[in-house]
Amino acid sequence: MSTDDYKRAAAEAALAHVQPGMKLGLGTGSTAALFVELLGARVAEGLDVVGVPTSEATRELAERVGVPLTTLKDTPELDLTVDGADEVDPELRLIKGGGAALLREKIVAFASRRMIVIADAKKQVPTLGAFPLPIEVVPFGKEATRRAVERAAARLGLSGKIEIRRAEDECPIVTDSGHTILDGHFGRIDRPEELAAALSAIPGVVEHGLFIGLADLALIAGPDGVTTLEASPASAAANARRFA
Ligand SMILES: O=C[C@H](O)[C@H](O)[C@H](O)COP(=O)(O)O
Repeated sequence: MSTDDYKRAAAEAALAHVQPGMKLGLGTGSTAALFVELLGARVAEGLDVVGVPTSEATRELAERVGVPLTTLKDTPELDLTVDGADEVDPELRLIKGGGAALLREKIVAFASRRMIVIADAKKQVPTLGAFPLPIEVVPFGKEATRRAVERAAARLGLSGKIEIRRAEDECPIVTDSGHTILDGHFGRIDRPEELAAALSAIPGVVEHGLFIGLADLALIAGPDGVTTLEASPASAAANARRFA
């Protein structure tokens, strides 16, 4: 089976968690796109759900395949978000943002009672950081912000280039919310919570791609089938407290 087959298997497994009437967060990326397509087929068969897309690309896809959409303005609390990831560690901490959608993805995941991550087995890692960490920053002062990120990372013993993500024409890419992306090539992030706090404290950093304490379940598809990883009871309880 190919990587795409595994992505599809994970997306299919996530469909089993979708109940009629649910308000869904719809993730971004190639794996989440397969979920949205499969969901569209179920909607065509009569499944009644509504979704909030995490990017313009997902909005366009959802419209094309017929998934009814809403917004966080009209539907500020969601039942379930299904999204992909660039890396998943054993504690269900994630790196996301390879497709530059991390800001809306995190807002939507945070507004959801549950988040299910769908991925092929290559995304499963013992320690986060081999995938460059996306950091969304305001374009104003981006070089100063980049240097501040570099210094914050160095204080945590992290080295490696921090680069402005550029398109093929060499211009900085622009996210759906009009921001710039920095990619931190740290190699290994041993203390993601500390890095997350340090990044969040830097003016100009809008959001970072460390998703900690958000995922409740990961459905990881590989040669042995789909494996289900669950968040620790403590993490699940912290997630639930968001709505208490
Ligand atoms: O910004 C993009 C997202 O975080 C994606 O969910 C992530 O990059 C995984 O994408 P894919 O399923 O294409 O590997």
